[in-house]
Amino acid sequence: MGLFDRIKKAFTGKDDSEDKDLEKKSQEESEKESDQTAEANEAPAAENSETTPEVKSDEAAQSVEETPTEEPQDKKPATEPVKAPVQPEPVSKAEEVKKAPSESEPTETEHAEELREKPTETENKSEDTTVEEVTEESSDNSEIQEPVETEKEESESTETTESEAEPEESAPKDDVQEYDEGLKKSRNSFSSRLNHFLANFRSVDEDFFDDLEELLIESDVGYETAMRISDELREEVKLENAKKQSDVSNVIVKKLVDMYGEEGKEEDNSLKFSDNKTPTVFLFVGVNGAGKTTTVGKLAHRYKQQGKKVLLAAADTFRAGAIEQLQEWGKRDGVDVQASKAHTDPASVVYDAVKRAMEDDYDILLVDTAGRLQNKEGLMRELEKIKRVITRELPDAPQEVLLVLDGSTGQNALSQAKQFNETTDVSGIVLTKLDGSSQGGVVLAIRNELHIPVKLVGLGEQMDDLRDFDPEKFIYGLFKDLIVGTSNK
Ligand SMILES: Nc1nc2c(ncn2[C@@H]2O[C@H](COP(=O)(O)OP(=O)(O)OP(=O)(O)O)[C@@H](O)[C@H]2O)c(=O)[nH]1
Repeated sequence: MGLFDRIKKAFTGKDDSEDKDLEKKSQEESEKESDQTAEANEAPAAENSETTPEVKSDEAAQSVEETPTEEPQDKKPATEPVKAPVQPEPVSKAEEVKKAPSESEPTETEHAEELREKPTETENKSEDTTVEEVTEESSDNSEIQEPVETEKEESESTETTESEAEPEESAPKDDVQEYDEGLKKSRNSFSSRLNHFLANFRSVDEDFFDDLEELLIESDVGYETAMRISDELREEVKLENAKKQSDVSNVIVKKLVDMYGEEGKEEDNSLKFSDNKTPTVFLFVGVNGAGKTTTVGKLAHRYKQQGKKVLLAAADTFRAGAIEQLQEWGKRDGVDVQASKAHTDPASVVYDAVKRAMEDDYDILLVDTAGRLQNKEGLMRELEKIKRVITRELPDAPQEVLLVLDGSTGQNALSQAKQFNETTDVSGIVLTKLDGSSQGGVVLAIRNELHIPVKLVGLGEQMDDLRDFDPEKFIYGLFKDLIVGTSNK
């Protein structure tokens, strides 16, 4: 199962194929229902001829023929004998829909299980969507109006069950909500571009693919990714026989998400730690203002909370105020900071910090470096020197060289990553400022084109606004509306 279907299943309890099966099943059941209704109507009408005036039975029978599924609800007094045999059907189907997610859970990944537990709101929305989708279908074909009623009943039934579980909504924000809120701008930006693009959709021709490539590039998914998507779509669109806007949209998003899932199969997004008693060292690199110092501060807070002994090294001796900024974070987090005077050789600060970390049994040393422009060779060499100093003292360190990128810069972040990666062995990426940014699509380009794992994401300026990167939650946050089709933006 591709990432698209996994995410869809995790949040709605069903994937695309199941959606189609469910629609088909729903249609069949509704047809069966109307048969049963008609049969049942004939018998009780005759039995109850004493209590039910003849004219009414006729009306009911006639009405069943015309609008079978509305009959049980709208004509309750006259159709009571009719309704009895029909009633169990929608109830059991509603249960089936409700049960679907939990039945699938044992086969889901741990992530998906976690994800499933999350937003009850989302589930509601996704059920609503099923109604919308079916409604849309039914407007094309009057024969499939019946499922609309059935789905509505399911939806109502689901809402009732979930409103009973309402206390969950007042629980503290979880990761899914954080990603959801943090990526709202990116999501809305991509959705509105795609919707605008599809609004002008007439047919899948060369102009369509040109425009699509432009749209994807503007959405920061990267040039190569845009070209690949466009090429593969030529085939997919034909195969899937996409005629309607919704089909085309679905194929585009499915392709983007599945390609992202496929490219990340070998990717390890977790941070690496020392596997012996020596301190773990993380080295932070990146251009000015990307968020290095802030990320160091946030991470120090996390590890301090976990009971670890944390040391920070103020190796940004270049920018005025950088040492003080780190010392401020040290105070806030209650952790020690190794610092020297401004303009001291940063490598000597790092040397002192490594010695201290080893001698005083620190668990973690986080090294903040000066912002350097990736095209300035001198600064790059300085970074190499810092790395050498660390490795000479601790051969397994640094366990991570984390490139901090300002996620709100989109394509620029991608080109920085490319250049840094050429000169430094970057082991992972920290993508900051994704809150309030509309450039989340760059995550796709980073994976598809660079294959450097994103390990952390910054979703705000506060201590707690740093998350381990979770690709599935991220992709859900980025494409939620287009994957599960909710109207929640
Ligand atoms: N909204 C938001 N702001 C962030 C995030 N991370 C960092 N910032 C802000 O970005 C600005 C720059 O952050 P710094 O940590 O000083 O950046 P730096 O890379 O250390 O910069 P130099 O020291 O100049 O190299 C600060 O105002 C931070 O508060 C984030 O995830 N979200």
